[in-house]
Amino acid sequence: MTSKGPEGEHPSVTLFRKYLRIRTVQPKPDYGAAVAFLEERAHQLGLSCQKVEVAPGNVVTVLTWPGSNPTLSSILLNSHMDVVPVFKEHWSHDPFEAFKDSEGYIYARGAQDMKCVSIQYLEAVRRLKGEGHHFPRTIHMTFVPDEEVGGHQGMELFVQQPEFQALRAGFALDEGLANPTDAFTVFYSERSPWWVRVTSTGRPGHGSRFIEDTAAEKLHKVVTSILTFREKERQRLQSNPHLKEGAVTSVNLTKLEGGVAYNVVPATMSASFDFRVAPDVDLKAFEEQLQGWCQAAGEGVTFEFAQKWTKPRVTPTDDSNPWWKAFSRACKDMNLTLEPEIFPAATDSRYLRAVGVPALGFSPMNRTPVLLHDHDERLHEAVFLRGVDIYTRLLSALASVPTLPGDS
Ligand SMILES: CSCC[C@H](NC=O)C(=O)O
Ligand SMILES: [Zn+2]
Ligand SMILES: [Zn+2]
Repeated sequence: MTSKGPEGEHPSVTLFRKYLRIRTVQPKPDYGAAVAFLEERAHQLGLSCQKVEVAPGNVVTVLTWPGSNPTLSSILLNSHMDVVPVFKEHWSHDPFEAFKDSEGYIYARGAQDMKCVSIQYLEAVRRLKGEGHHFPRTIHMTFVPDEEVGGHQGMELFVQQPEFQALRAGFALDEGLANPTDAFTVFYSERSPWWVRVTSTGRPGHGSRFIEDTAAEKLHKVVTSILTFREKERQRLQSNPHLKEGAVTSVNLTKLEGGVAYNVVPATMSASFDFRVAPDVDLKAFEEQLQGWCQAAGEGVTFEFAQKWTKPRVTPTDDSNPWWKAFSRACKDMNLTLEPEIFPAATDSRYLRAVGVPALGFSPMNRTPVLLHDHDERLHEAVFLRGVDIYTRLLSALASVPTLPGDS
């Protein structure tokens, strides 16, 4: 047991709160301060620390605990450093103060997403190292920038670098979501983000006239087709208790643009949609469907992508996957109930899975409402500390997985 700090706070909690106070908030994250914090941790833990600048100002920090058998592939523990913006006026406490209330709830942007996990990895490694363990497999902790805006200047580039190849990752853990029940959710796949902008062009003219073939009426048709599809998917989810959110395709109309004046019929209007395509969907057929909706609306209706993920992957959750076997076995030994699901949004796991690294999304927060990206994002210190215990057991199991066919 680690001794408590001056105010009776567990030092892991103190460290967590320190990390939460670093303003790595989009769109101008202070990555410099976060990287300095991580370098200091590496120094304290006696771990090597590598910095890879994948894009100007965007550094991936890798802390490494070498295993005893360098021929084995490694365990990669990933977390992102950035957090999403806040609406300060809606918070009960300053989101960058990491205020802890009398019950033990820590309020901060990043408390769930996902600075908790970063510190839990570090503290689990600290504990295992302190207890004198030495596992066969190397453990790498990667701390990446840019996830909250898509990872295009972060993990997407990092997986293409020689420094990533040199890690020889055999398996990865990355973020998941809180679970309000006693169970823990674990994510084995993700939906593919498709951000689609539909542009409709038509005849302009005076707002008092019945103009034929306007941009607006054709856009309306596409919007109706897509929102009808949305309703179908919503019903499919609602009517089948076995389906979880990530198993169906969602879409939201998130932007409408166009027009200059009340009395001018515009020649162009556009609608933007955030699709999250379920991993079992035939993406070619789905794109043809989009094309079909646009064509059916009339001439001059086109679409373009702002995001288009086309490599959905599924990490097997049966005993054919030795990593799943070790992960689920360790959870069983701790009496944890797991709920395997498809992540409804996008995380950096998709880049890892796409280059062949099986990954599970797991943020050990049960009995906790899902508050990521929300006002008053918070986590109870006891849940946080239990997470450190959980990772301690998980890492022992994963870093001890015996030689696999892929290892050499
Ligand atoms: C499609 S890139 C954006 C990634 C973002 N990830 C976390 O919220 C998301 O909206 O899912
Ligand atoms: Zn996240
Ligand atoms: Zn997020």
